[in-house]
Amino acid sequence: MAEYLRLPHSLALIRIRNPPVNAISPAVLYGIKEGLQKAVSDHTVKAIVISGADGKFCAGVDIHVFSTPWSSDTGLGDLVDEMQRNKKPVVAAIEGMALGGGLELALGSHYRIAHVQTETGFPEVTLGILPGARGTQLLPRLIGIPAALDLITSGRCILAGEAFKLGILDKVVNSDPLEKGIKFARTILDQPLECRRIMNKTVPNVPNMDAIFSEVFAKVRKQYPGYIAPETCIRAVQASVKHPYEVGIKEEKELAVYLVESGQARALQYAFFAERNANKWSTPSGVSWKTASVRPISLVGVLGKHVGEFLDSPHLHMVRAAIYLVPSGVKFCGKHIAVLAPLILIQVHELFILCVRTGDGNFFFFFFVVLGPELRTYTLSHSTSSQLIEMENILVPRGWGEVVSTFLTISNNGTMNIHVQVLCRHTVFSSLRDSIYVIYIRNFRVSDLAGLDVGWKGRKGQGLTGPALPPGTPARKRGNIRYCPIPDILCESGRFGQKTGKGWYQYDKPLGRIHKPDPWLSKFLSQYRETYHIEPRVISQDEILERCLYALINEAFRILGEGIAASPEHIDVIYLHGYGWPRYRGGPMFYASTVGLSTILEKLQKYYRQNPDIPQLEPSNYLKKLAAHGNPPLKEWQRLAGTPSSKL
Ligand SMILES: CCC/C=C/C(=O)SCCNC(=O)CCNC(=O)[C@H](O)C(C)(C)COP(=O)([O-])OP(=O)([O-])OC[C@H]1O[C@@H](n2cnc3c(N)ncnc32)[C@H](O)[C@@H]1OP(=O)([O-])[O-]
Repeated sequence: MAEYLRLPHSLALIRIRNPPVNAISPAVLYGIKEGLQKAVSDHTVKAIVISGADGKFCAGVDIHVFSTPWSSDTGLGDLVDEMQRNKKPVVAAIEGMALGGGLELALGSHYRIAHVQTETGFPEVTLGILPGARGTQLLPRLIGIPAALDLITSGRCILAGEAFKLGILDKVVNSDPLEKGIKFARTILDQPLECRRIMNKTVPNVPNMDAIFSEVFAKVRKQYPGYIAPETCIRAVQASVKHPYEVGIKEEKELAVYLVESGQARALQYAFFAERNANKWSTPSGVSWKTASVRPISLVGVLGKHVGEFLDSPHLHMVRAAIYLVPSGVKFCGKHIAVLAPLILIQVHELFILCVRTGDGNFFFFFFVVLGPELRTYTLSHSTSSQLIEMENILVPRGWGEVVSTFLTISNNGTMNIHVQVLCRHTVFSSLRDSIYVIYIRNFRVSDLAGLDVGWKGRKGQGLTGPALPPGTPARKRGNIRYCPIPDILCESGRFGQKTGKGWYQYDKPLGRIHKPDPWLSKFLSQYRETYHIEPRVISQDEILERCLYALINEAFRILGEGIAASPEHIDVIYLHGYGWPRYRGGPMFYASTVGLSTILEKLQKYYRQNPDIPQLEPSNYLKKLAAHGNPPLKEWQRLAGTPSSKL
């Protein structure tokens, strides 16, 4: 809702109140409109101040409403125009944040005064939509095309100081912006408003406008491959240059509706809430992220080549350092490796996952943190490419390390031959229609980076290959289960990956980073097929997608059914942050819900019938239970299939 207050000195105050972040719901919108009408019809009111309760101006439109019919026409844009056209001056007194629709409300105001700590921006693009309540038409008029394009296509939020320099804010204050706003409003009661209406301005002209747009199109295509929102945002901004305001806002609306109704918007908004829900974990004993206290760690073992670069040596390092635990979401300098707090509080040998995202939007290694009094080893991820790292924290039970580290491997084992095919048909792969394939291809790169001999050693230890393998074991079977010996053969040929200059790919030199497909592999595969009498066949794109992905999804259902993961959202967040799953596809569980559970079940049944020696293709009981309900929404899964006893 929004409160209306009559203030002394001919002023009225409209205050948005919708905890926790004063998001714009239908009730809030109605409240602001009603307040505006009251102020207009009260002839004793000469100016209006708009603010947000509890130190937060407004975090934008309530994201929940984008899955309701209201989203196709919120009426927020009309309200923004109504504010601009208002005959009485409107002053936005901004504190905390003015994001998305919140910033659009501020742009609809004639003056904007903000506290120095305020964050402003248009994060819509990260939710798969665009600032569709006049944002794409007003911001370019106010700050020019290059700066507007930057903010709208990146979704980045900026502090008040930068917003002031860009011309978004009129004043930045160190004290209560409401107090300052009220004071200021008293000084502008009779000032003309024409020049304060952004809609009346023309977009500042720059000589090379076409080149600027072409460059930004190329940049976002490279930076956000597969995402439709960034390019659509550019088109909307282009409309502000091409058309007068009244036409531009119509084009903005059409583009906004196209995005709101897209599957990508649904996936990205799902990811937004999934991340927040995943961080709310707690153990059956009541420990949660919130109740965990922060404690320093003094001894850390760091594994990994990238960490090596950071520490000057490519191998294992024991680092004595003061390492401070930080709350989730806090940005911290890459030099301070941080570990999640709760792992200290819970009993020994608990395993956790660190999901790490670099500040520049790249996903980098996440690994497991193992803690125990004897085993003082932490495997940490580290990105050398960024100074800022954000972390997600997810609770997983003891033993999960094994499960997760083999999560992909498990699903890969069943589909290794297919993966190798995909790798050899690199050109085909790059034309495949879905970038989810990327994570499979990335697997080969990651294996090369980690060293193929690592897995080889593990398999030798398990007696799957090497001297412990009983004589007479068929090369492609272990018991009744199909086995793919190709990675072992690669290792036997000295192809350990990047460190030896060849693995799944060939590299410019040992330890080199420049990779390219290796004709050796194709030749080797032909010989391999001949040796084992494998009839070559064309594997369709659909089959590749289904066998790779559905095996993985099947495994995720098994994990859910065993109570190892707390919810489907947890699994998705792990994939988004750990495996580089394309965010606009939501995560494997969300993806499954969009494909349809019965479709996935049928396909798995088909592939399992054809390949009974690949257990990963045998549909899990949990999937079967759920599919019996048709295609229930993801939120209903655990209620319908029953919540297994938690292993957390
Ligand atoms: C025509 C359309 C044009 C306009 C489009 C828009 O405006 S699109 C919108 C453009 N705006 C954005 O994209 C802003 C998105 N939001 C953010 O970036 C951050 O939440 C933050 C910076 C506002 C606060 O960060 P923080 O680390 O301090 O806190 P936190 O992140 O944990 O959130 C606290 C709680 O608030 C909830 N919640 C938050 N925002 C919204 C929302 N808009 N809606 C609903 N809920 C929202 C959040 O789910 C959580 O709820 P929970 O779990 O407690 O039940």
